[in-house]
Amino acid sequence: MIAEVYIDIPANPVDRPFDYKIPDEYLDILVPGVRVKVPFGNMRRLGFVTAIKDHSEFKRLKTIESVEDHLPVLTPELLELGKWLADTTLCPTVTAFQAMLPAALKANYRKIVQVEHMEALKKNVPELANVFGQTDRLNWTDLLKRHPESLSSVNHALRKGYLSIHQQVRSQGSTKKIAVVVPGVSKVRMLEVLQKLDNRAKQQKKVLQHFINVSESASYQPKMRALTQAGLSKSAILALAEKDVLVVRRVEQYRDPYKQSAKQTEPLKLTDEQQQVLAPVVRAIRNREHHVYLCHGVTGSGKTEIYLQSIQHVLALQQQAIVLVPEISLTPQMVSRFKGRFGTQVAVLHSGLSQGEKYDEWRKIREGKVQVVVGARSAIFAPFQNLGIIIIDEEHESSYKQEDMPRYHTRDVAIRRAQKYCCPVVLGSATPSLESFARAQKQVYTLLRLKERVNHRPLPAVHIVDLREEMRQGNHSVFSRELLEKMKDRLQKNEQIVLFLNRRGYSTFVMCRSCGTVVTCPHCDISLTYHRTLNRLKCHYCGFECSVPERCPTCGSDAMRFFGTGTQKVEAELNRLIPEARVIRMDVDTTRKKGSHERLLRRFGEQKADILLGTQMIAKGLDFPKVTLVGVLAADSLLHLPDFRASEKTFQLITQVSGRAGRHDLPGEVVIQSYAPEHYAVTDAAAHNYERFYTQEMSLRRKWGYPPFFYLALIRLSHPEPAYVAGAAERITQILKKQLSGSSQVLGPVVPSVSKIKDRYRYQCMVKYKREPALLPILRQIMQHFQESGTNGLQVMIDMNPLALM
Ligand SMILES: Nc1ncnc2c1ncn2[C@@H]1O[C@H](COP(=O)(O)OP(=O)(O)OP(=O)(O)O)[C@@H](O)[C@H]1O
Ligand SMILES: [Zn+2]
Ligand SMILES: [Zn+2]
Repeated sequence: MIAEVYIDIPANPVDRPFDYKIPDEYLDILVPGVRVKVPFGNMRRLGFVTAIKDHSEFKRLKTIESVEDHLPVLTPELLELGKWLADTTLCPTVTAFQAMLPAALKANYRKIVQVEHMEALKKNVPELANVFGQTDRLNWTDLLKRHPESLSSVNHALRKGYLSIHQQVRSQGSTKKIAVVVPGVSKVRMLEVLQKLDNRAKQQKKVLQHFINVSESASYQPKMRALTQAGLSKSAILALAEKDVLVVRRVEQYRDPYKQSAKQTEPLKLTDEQQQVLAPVVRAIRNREHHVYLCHGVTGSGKTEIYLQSIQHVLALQQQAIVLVPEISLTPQMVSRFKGRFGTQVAVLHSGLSQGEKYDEWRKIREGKVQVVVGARSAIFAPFQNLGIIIIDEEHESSYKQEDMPRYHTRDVAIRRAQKYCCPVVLGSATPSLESFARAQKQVYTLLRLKERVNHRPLPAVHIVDLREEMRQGNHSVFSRELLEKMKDRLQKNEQIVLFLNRRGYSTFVMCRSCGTVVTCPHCDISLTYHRTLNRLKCHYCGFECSVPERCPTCGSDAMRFFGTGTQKVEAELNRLIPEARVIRMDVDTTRKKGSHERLLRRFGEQKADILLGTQMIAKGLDFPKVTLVGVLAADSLLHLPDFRASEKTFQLITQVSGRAGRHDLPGEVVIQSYAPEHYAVTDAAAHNYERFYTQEMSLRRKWGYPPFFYLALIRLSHPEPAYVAGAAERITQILKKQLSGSSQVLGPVVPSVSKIKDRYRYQCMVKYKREPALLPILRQIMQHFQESGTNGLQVMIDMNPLALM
């Protein structure tokens, strides 16, 4: 029998299946979806079996060396999905396969240098023979790290054949084992041993006494760690194990990062509005109908309860559910709402978990031990085989688009999978993306609405403050007088405040006051950001770091000043203006450590602080009863980004942040500070008027020919030589113009707003189209033709439906 295998080298020339012979002993276990180790060229690689057949058109086939999985890591449905992803996003098939698996299953390749002729090596390259010493094989990376000077003699020895190089593959994915201790003999026998023990063996006696006292039930199986923590000696335990009185066993354990059990919750009695939204979804679940619902519900309208109750119907039918939540709203608060309802049936997948933890959660899904997964973007690939619903919360979030290969949008993958399983997709948001809302208007999706907050709680009253006017009045603080006054008022009433500062466009940079020079990265076209904790400047693209220059690199003046407002600066100002306020600052700096995000939120929830000050990461999902005031410090900092979605993002952000106020009994208030208070994104958000914003924004998108009226495809090139990349960009633009139909537009080539990253110059062109069936094949050809290998080659990046245009 023959297996078709995709080799895990993500490159276009090998993006096809290769035939291998299946050894007899593997005939039973080798099925599509398992990973195999195969010889490839002069290497050993891991590959994915995609099909099995009885003959091949090729004559001399190599043989599969080993099979890595007992249970296929990819189900037939996921194999098919992977090929579809590769086709539609223009990436190598194996890249798509890998994207669907936890990182722990990525193969680990090690290069080994093997001595073939020790005698010859000793005679001709003695210094190298010394490096090897007693062994005849060394790890390539170790060798070069410890003896960098030996590279040329290694090359020489390789050419002469004294040495050879091998690839070693190790597929990872270790399970975690822990040591537990159980009695090896009966209680009576333990008592006998206890009496016979030498009096000096105090520690052993103590251990035995413990087991005699506690081991009433047969299931007593304490962890070694727990015993030693309780003061028992490990060497004493091991000594008793030596005598077979105790047995130390290693048992497999799932790492469970959310083991603190959530409080069990019962389904709430739905409001009339909630019931009307839930009913059609439940009908689709029962009738096994594929359908996409867009649930547009204002903040605090109880969307999550609807998700929970639809899942309950899915579980009753022995089916499974995927719930996607943006990474930043995947807080313990969010997770516990699902765990509280469905307990151990829930697996959680997000980037905060270690590789091992993620792998364990994934295995629970693969092995059918859980029925619900709650996770960020990549959880859409959860290997369930009987899906009953896919829910995408905050569907407008840009983090649902993956920016690396495969450049997919989670919504598209969700719809593709749901079509296969004939099940509904529910997209939920208080601020749907224009794309989704437009599809709902055209009845491609079904619109479901929640116009009111639960229990008729009012949406918060919103005040817009004109920052230009504040300036004119001589107030140069980041706080307007109105916001400051309201903050003081809340502090007096013992209520809580959330302050939001947009990080994008508001990081701190260093500028010369005399000539206006901004300190930029020498490798990238971007200004360096000042980090106060390190007192250094840093590039957010390539990681370049330097100290703050004392003199201007252009004019030599010493008037170098910091500009912009970071969260640290706002915190300092808060301390000055309201010294009695207790502030929690949440930004990339304070949440770097694992678990710190949760810790800070918990402290705020326990009212150990009055003010939560943060960036994007506090905009969503938070539900704290005591929060009655939300301040948006600079609402329009996003408006000026060179991005046609700038208004949409501004509207979404203001709406979401405002939604954190007054979600419970106490009414909420919002203060929005802005330099463009008359902009419709600001005024419509303040008026809670999504439809008006939608209409206005759609008319502009139509006028300029942007999505959702047109589709976009972005082609971006980079190369160390500016002239070279410009030439290639020009040729590609010409090819596209010639080959595409007249109804499409080819824009460019242009230099993007960030013109250089890591010493590579960038160029891009864009295709705007409505219907262009030939586009994907043409782009694939361009990619194959222009993409060069190596670090100095031309890189071609293609993004169908790009979100980031910079
Ligand atoms: N039927 C109900 N009866 C009583 N309380 C409810 C009901 N449904 C939801 N709630 C409560 O109302 C609050 C808001 O609900 P939820 O967080 O689900 O809203 P949401 O629409 O997801 O909000 P957002 O989009 O702002 O995150 C929660 O505290 C929730 O427990
Ligand atoms: Zn840089
Ligand atoms: Zn200067």
